[in-house]
This record gives sequence, C-alpha cells and structure tokens, in this order.
Amino acid sequence: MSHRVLVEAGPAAGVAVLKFRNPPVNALSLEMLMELVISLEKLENDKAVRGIVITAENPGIFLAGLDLTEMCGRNPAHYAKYWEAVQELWLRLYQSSKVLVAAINGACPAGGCLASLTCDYRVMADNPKYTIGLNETQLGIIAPFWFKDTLVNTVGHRAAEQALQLGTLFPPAKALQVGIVDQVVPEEQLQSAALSVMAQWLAIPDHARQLTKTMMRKPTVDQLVKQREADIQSFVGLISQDSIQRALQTYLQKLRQKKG
Ligand SMILES: CC/C=C\C/C=C\CCC/C=C/CC(=O)SCCNC(=O)CCNC(=O)[C@H](O)C(C)(C)COP(=O)(O)OP(=O)(O)OC[C@H]1O[C@@H](n2cnc3c(N)ncnc32)[C@H](O)[C@@H]1OP(=O)(O)O
Repeated sequence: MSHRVLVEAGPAAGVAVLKFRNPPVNALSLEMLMELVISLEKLENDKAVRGIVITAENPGIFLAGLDLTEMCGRNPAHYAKYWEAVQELWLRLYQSSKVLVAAINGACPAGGCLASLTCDYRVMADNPKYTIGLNETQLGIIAPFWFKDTLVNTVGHRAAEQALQLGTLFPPAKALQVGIVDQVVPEEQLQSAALSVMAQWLAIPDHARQLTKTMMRKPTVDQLVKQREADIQSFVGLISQDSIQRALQTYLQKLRQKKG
C-alpha cells in the first residue's frame, strides 16, 4: 500500500493519473522514491494502461525536488542507497513505454523539474508563484550529467547551459519560451488540457511511438547505465565533502528561517 503516491484510473480509457502526496512539500525522500518506482512498475506492467498523467494531489507544489535531509548529515552507505534510488526513478520514467504527460500544478525545482523532463509532454498551470528549473547551482551543488543531458534533450545546448549555470527557476511564460514546458494553461484548465494532449498522443499506434521514443532516448539512458556504479561513487564523494555539506545546511536553514 502506497502512502506517498496515489494512482487513480483517469476519466479516459487507458489513462491512469499518478499523484504525488508527500506533505509538506512533496520532497523526494527515499521512501517516496521507492513508492514511485513500485507504482511505475505496476503501471508499466498493466497492459490496459497506455498513458499516465503525473501531477500533485494538492496544487501549490508539484515536487520540491530531492529531499535535502537525505543528503545532509548521513553516512556514505545512506548516500549510495539514496542515489541509486534517484537513478532508478529516472531510468523508470525516462524509459517508460507509456505516454507520460506532466500536469505541473505547483513549484517544480531541481529533481522535480528532472522528473517532469522525463515526461513526453509538460503542461504547466499559469500561476506566477510556480517556477520550474534545475536550480542546483543556487544550492552550491552541481546537476549530474544525466540531469544535464535530459535538459539538453529538451531545450537544446545553449539554453540548457545558461539555465544550468545560473540555476534559473522559470515562471510559466518564460518556461514556455525556453521550451522547458510545452504548454501553459489557466490553472483551472490544467487537468483537462493534460487529458486532451494525452488523447492526441494516444491516437498514435503504441508500437510506432514506443520504438521512436526508445530510439530518441537510448543514447542518453546508455550513458548512465554503463556507469551507474561510478556515478554513485562520484555522488557519494561529492556530497560527503565538507563544503557541500555546509552549502546544503545553509540552504536548509534559509528555507526554515523563511517562516520566522
Ligand atoms: C554524480 C554526482 C554529481 C554531483 C553531485 C553533487 C551534487 C548532487 C546533486 C544533487 C541534486 C539535487 C537536486 C535537488 O532536487 S536538490 C533540492 C532542490 N529543491 C529546492 O531547491 C526546493 C527548496 N524548497 C523550496 O523552494 C520551497 O520549500 C518550496 C517552493 C518547494 C515550497 O515553499 P513553501 O513556502 O510552501 O514551503 P517551505 O516553508 O519553504 O518548506 C516547508 C518545509 O519543507 C522543507 N523543505 C522544502 N524543500 C525541501 C526539500 N527539497 N527537501 C527537504 N525539505 C524541504 C522546508 O525546509 C520546510 O521545513 P520546516 O521548516 O517545516 O522544517
């Protein structure tokens, strides 16, 4: 039984809706990553499901990205386990044979943005409070190569380089202009817009669309698959550094003090 991920049958045949519900901010904790992987595996094996709309149960925060508390003050074995789970989620999403449509109904930084970038299409609610992007440099950390590759595959090299160096979080109109999202719609129309685009994608025969998706994505997937263990060791080495730990602690404190 999953607590942090809700899977519902969509209103249209062949469509499931996967909702994030990990309060307060839908951070990708280890438990949440594991529940997501299990939910995605079940959906992947369900022949009746051809497409999945991915969204947050409560509007406001789509995903707050990776859970910073999983990357602070822990031991190397924990960092390794956590990173393997992050890799696994990305591999499941990026290689999914289903049509994935992200209905972005809230803040979508870093790991949240990455998850949405693995989808085939992104619709974002037109709310200036919501932003999306790979903001890692703002935290004093670096987006790993496969985060970078996923962004490059979406927006091209120049836009990705600029966005990554600056750690830009784009509001909806700017995100559309850069190409991080494909469509921006009034908030109340988000779910219907996601279902409408899903219907267009499902009009294509599955086998042709799936083989095309694999052809487009395989080189990027292969890069991680062939160096998964090295990537884990690289993450553990970097995240264990005192300077990175200090940067993450400072960022977490800033988030906590925001309220005070
Ligand atoms: C091979 C390896 C190569 C390199 C290795 C080096 C680095 C590794 C790279 C790792 C990649 C990481 C990618 C990430 O995803 S990092 C996380 C980035 N996320 C963010 O920057 C988002 C931060 N949060 C926010 O901006 C806001 O919280 C948000 C807009 C989401 C919501 O705002 P709101 O005002 O509604 O809530 P807050 O009061 O800010 O937060 C409520 C409580 O939640 C805590 N919180 C928020 N975000 C996180 C998070 N990502 N992880 C853990 N906890 C989080 C926040 O501190 C508040 O806590 P309390 O005060 O209630 O205790």
